[in-house]
Amino acid sequence: MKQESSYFPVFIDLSDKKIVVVGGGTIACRRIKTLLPFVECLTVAAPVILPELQELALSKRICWVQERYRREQILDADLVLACTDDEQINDEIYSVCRCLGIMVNVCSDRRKCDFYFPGIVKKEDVVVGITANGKDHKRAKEVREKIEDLLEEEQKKWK
Ligand SMILES: C[C@@]1(CC(=O)O)c2cc3[nH]c(cc4nc(cc5[nH]c(cc(n2)[C@H]1CCC(=O)O)[C@@](C)(CC(=O)O)[C@@H]5CCC(=O)O)C(CC(=O)O)=C4CCC(=O)O)c(CCC(=O)O)c3CC(=O)O
Ligand SMILES: NC(=O)C1=CN([C@@H]2O[C@H](COP(=O)(O)OP(=O)(O)OC[C@H]3O[C@@H](n4cnc5c(N)ncnc54)[C@H](O)[C@@H]3O)[C@@H](O)[C@H]2O)C=CC1
Repeated sequence: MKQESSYFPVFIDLSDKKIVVVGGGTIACRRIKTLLPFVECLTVAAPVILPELQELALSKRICWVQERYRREQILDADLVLACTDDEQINDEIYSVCRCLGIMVNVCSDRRKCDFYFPGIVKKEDVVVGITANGKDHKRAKEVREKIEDLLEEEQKKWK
């Protein structure tokens, strides 16, 4: 982040974008589950992934590249999430993406995020994305939970 201004929310068509998530642990899994309703296809590159992700790979909801990070995995990506627990690897992914103009989010370092991963509430066609501008993920979560309840009530009036 270069200045103190807030990040602007955009709603992007991800259906034909190539998204690569490097790493298949807790953070990757949470973010993949958030992304799935919005994407056709998503690639996960990691030697080991959580059982929940293995199931998604078996049902072909995600494509699992079962190997450690290599730059070839991300060269043609539109969007990359660096979610490994190896900070050096996450940094390397960040550098490659910046070099190639690929939008990147590094989960271990808020300074290395072209975009923050938002909390999301989706009820039918209404989608709300929440950020605390990279400063407070706990507050983002609290607000997401409140909006979730609010929209659930609203939704009852939509029928
Ligand atoms: C800045 C940001 C950058 C980015 O995009 O990666 C970032 C960074 C970091 N988060 C960390 C930790 C955790 N983050 C969560 C959860 C969420 N984190 C999310 C977003 C963001 N996290 C980005 C913007 C934040 C903003 O808007 O201000 C959400 C909104 C979206 C999502 O990740 O799905 C989601 C809640 C949404 C929801 O529930 O809907 C939990 C789990 C929990 O809270 O239950 C933990 C473990 C806490 C624990 O277990 O103690 C750490 C490690 C250091 C630390 O622990 O502080 C860093 C690194 C750092 O801060 O440098
Ligand atoms: N932004 C956020 O919300 C949060 C970020 N963090 C940060 O995120 C990192 C990851 O956290 P978790 O998902 O909980 O870790 P985890 O240990 O559950 O998962 C790490 C994953 O990275 C993979 N991995 C390791 N080296 C790799 C390589 N060279 N190539 C490909 N994949 C590789 C592993 O196979 C595993 O799937 C933490 O180290 C921490 O810095 C932690 C909590 C929340």
